[in-house]
Amino acid sequence: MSSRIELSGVGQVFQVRAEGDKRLHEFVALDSLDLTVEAGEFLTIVGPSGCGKSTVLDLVSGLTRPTSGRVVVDGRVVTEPGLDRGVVFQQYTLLPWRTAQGNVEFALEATGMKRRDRARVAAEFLDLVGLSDFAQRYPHELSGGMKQRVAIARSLSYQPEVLLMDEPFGALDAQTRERLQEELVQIWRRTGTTIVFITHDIDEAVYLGQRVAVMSARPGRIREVVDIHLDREAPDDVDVRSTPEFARYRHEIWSLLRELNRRAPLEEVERVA
Ligand SMILES: Nc1ncnc2c1ncn2[C@@H]1O[C@H](COP(=O)(O)OP(=O)(O)OP(=O)(O)O)[C@@H](O)[C@H]1O
Repeated sequence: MSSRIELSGVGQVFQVRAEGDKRLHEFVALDSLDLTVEAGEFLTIVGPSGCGKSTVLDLVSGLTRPTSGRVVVDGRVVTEPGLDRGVVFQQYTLLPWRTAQGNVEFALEATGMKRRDRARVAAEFLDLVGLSDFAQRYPHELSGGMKQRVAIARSLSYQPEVLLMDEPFGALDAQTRERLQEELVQIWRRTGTTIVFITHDIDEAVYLGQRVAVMSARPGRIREVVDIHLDREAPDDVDVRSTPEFARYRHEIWSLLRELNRRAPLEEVERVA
């Protein structure tokens, strides 16, 4: 199951207080942002710090509403969060008093699924992320990578049409991160879910995305969308990340980001924010 996502002319303005000034000022986080994600597509988003990546994800998830423009998922304007859209954040958001199995079941309770079915479906999705043997462990008994696997299983368990991921692997060590990236591609192939994935890591963006959207800051807009054509069916022993094509994509996106960072120095973005 998958859905098309369309953001058209999206603007997001926040009211912020500048340093030493009690009055509220308007801060334009996004301005006339247009982006389409096709049903079943895996799109990654990169951009300078503070350019509005999380804001875009919040709008698609329905956690916030845009100041202007429209966010449409599967032909319907997004007005609130819904079970058609799952979200995975960087920080592990598991309930500490529930086991891995219990955490996945908790998400299924919201769907009204019967208790016995919840147990079966939770077990299926823990299996999908390779955690069958850890189903009865509590979050504090799991590694960071395992906790993120539970979070992914939980978000996939109610079979959302769209999976929104905000730097989900940002807190993990490099090896665990690569392994989860590979697993996520497999899961995406199996489920066909539309995935929007935010990252600061250019390699991660190129490895995962069929397209990489590069955002500019102040105001946040889509600067360019780069199509990625990598051999995703390559055998296990082929290191896709070391191929010349991969290096070319990495360099293309690196150059775009470098140019954007030159234009909007980080200190300026953060001072105004
Ligand atoms: N609720 C809010 N109120 C005021 N300003 C906000 C709010 N949410 C976000 N902002 C500002 O909007 C801008 C975009 O924030 P956002 O978190 O979307 O950026 P980002 O690209 O995800 O950042 P990072 O890469 O550093 O995680 C930032 O300048 C931020 O300070």
